Amino acid sequence: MGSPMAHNLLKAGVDLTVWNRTKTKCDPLISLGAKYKPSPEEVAASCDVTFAMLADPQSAVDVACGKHGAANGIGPGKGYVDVSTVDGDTSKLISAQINSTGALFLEAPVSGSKKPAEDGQLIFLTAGDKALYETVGSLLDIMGKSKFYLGDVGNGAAMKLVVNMIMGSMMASFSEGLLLCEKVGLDPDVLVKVVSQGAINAPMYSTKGPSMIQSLYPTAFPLKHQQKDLRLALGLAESVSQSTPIAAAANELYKVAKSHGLSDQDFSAVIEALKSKIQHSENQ
Ligand SMILES: NC(=O)C1=CN([C@@H]2O[C@H](COP(=O)(O)OP(=O)(O)OC[C@H]3O[C@@H](n4cnc5c(N)ncnc54)[C@H](OP(=O)(O)O)[C@@H]3O)[C@@H](O)[C@H]2O)C=CC1
Ligand SMILES: O=CCCC(=O)O
Repeated sequence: MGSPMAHNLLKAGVDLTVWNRTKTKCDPLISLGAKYKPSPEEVAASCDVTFAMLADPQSAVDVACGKHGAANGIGPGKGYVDVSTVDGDTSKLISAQINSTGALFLEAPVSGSKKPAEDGQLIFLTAGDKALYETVGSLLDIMGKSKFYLGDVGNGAAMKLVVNMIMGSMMASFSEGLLLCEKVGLDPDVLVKVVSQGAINAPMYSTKGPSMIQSLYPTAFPLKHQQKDLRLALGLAESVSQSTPIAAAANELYKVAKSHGLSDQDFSAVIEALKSKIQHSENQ
């Protein structure tokens, strides 16, 4: 996600400096004109605004607050925008560390996957320092089609987790439908067409359905991240004693899929967890 977002900033003429743990992934951006610094600390020290797009809470904290993390290089007059999907507590921890240096913090997780990231069509769910939201508005507009400002740090993270909780359950339910269709002798390709014309139409069904029917899961949103988001959403629900049995059941399916080596496949590979071969081995 970070690469296509950075690519769009470069294309728009933004003066860009990049860092990634695996440096080779920066090379295409460097060849297009991005500068490179060897640590998050040095990126933050040399830029007015630093964007972070990391895998999960642990990596987001490491890159912001760890040794050679961004907080060591940032300070007054600068801003840190974390666009990773994390939980509110993680975001608050990072915010406190960044704010303690005199810099501003904005959480801005995104809705939309690889293609919207490439097309500059993401949806930003932001919260935190309003002044930074206003400063980076034009950059968010380059990478996205809309942006929401939701108030205090934690609200953007919570909104993102609720959205992805719904999405994870939808995909699990769609998977059940595709397999049931096939089992009763109906053509699942026709199901995809029927669904696409009715009230439950969602772009992800028509985009991912045809490849799911062929047991192909080209990665846009890695399954391990969908399971991470369900896990974090269940924690959010528990924190307010909200019952979420559908999401809890879906989470179990993603865990089964992960245990069968599907972590780096697209999250639509959750359908494999419902196939009888896997179910059989789980029951042994
Ligand atoms: N893919 C999607 O459709 C969407 C993803 N998201 C969210 O965006 C974030 C990134 O997703 P995505 O790009 O798909 O994920 P990837 O797994 O492709 O990328 C994860 C990034 O995090 C880095 N990273 C992982 N662990 C560490 C660590 N310990 N220290 C430093 N860097 C680390 C990776 O570095 P390296 O290259 O070295 O491995 C890589 O740059 C996640 O939070 C995800 O939930 C949000 C919306 C859509
Ligand atoms: O976090 C990933 C979201 C993927 C999407 O919105 O299509």
